[in-house]
Amino acid sequence: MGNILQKLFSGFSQEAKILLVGLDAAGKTTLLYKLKLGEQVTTIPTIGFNVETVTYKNVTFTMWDVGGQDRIRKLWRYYFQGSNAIIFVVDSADRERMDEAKDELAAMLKADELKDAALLVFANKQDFSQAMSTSEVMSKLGLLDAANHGRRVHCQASSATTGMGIYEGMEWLSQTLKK
Ligand SMILES: Nc1nc2c(ncn2[C@@H]2O[C@H](COP(=O)(O)OP(=O)(O)OP(=O)(O)O)[C@@H](O)[C@H]2O)c(=O)[nH]1
Ligand SMILES: [Mg+2]
Repeated sequence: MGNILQKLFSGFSQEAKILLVGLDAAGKTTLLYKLKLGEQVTTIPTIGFNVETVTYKNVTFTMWDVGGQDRIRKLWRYYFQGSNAIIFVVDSADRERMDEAKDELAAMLKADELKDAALLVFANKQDFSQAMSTSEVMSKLGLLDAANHGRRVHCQASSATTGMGIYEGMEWLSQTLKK
């Protein structure tokens, strides 16, 4: 009986731990607070982390936004354990650092703790005219490779400042994690 009730209940609400990472200045903190507060906040580079819960379509996401500066990226791994999904944010206008983003992502995806985690990539800063398209970002980050290895992967065009694409990304995440 308890089991049935539990199953019924989990059909209505669910919790997920989300790891929000990416290179410095990609827009992680801006995205987190756009989701949480519905407004654009002024950010400073994150040293350490921010954590917020956001409920979307009956899924309560606990989102860990970890600083992306080079010298503190080695701390990401302390947040891996128990993550149901990774949100990897890239600055789509920063062509010079796509290789660096690719390497950081590839290194992270090797971690055993993240082997079942879904991967949502926000191809962020689409409001810049020079921003790369999602298909370009996907190929530059080697996302087809990750998908070919059986990972649930999705790339969503976004602008964390205007809010464009953010809910579409969360929609994919909530549908994917409910399965
Ligand atoms: N034009 C534009 N600017 C953005 C967008 N997203 C973030 N920014 C700006 O980019 C800068 C860095 O954003 P943050 O959210 O602090 O970046 P972060 O990824 O949290 O950086 P770290 O904390 O250092 O890892 C800020 O000036 C933001 O306003 C976007 O979609 N478009
Ligand atoms: Mg930040």
